[in-house]
Amino acid sequence: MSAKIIDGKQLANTIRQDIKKEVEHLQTKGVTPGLAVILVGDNQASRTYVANKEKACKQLGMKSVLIELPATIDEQTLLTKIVELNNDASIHGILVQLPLPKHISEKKVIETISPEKDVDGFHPINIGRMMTGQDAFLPCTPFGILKMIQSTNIDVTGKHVVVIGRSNIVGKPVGQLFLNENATVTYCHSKTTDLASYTRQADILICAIGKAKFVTEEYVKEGAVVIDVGMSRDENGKLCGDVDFESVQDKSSFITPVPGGVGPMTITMLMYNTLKSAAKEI
Ligand SMILES: Nc1nc(=O)c2c([nH]1)NC[C@@H]1CN(c3ccc(C(=O)N[C@@H](CCC(=O)O)C(=O)O)cc3)C=[N+]21
Repeated sequence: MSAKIIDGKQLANTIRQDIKKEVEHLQTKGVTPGLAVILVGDNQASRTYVANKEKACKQLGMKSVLIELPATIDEQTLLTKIVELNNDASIHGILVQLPLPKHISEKKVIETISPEKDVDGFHPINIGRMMTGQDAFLPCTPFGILKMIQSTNIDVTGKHVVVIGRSNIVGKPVGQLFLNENATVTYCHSKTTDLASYTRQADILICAIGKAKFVTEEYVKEGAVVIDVGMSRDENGKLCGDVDFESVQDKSSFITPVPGGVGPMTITMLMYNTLKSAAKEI
């Protein structure tokens, strides 16, 4: 079997058209959704993501504010800046780009962002709301992955979803999200013994490991859906994911590419969350 590619870029564009219409509707009511992005320090990868977010905001008619702070900034100054944005009525979403320099507590930063403006869905209040099935800001990458699966028309109910990776921003919440959709979820990670024995049982395999081309065809069941959350560089410096695309492509039914897969969907769901936050005003 040769896999169908889930084109994240194309799906992102389709969803963005709907978001754009909603933004225009809000504007007729006098509300322009506003997203503030805080970038601490200088890092090329972070810069690319931030530039993509700014571009998406412009494209959708949202206000975007970029706050660049030096890596040497003290924690208190950053927290004060966040509180300022919490109190700024023109800002509906606040994103502090992670990771942060070591002298700054990510926990304190995340917990200072108002849960009502936490468009990343990283605040414990939003995580708790998601876990208990309440209305919440869903974390953008897991949310984007769910949208990608839904775009294939596969019913997730009763399917075995295997997640490799247990980070707070992808692995853990993506499993929870699929559990909420009535999937059976297995978490694997770096300490899992005999990883392939689990991943070969997956109807949907979500790879959020952070190791270039780690997942080869031996890890995949014939006909599985394979989602690649990785963002690495291969031996030639080319952008690649956690999945060895060439090896896995013929065994899976659907597969996501890198680039052009999960990445553009992450940004789109961030836009969606910002819109949702702004829509609460009317
Ligand atoms: N508070 C916070 N929220 C985040 O959402 C967050 C973060 N911190 N820190 C870093 C990660 C990473 N991330 C990406 C988003 C889009 C692409 C993306 O659009 N990638 C493009 C290509 C990028 C390229 O060409 O380099 C693609 O896959 O096609 C990638 C990575 C958001 N993150």
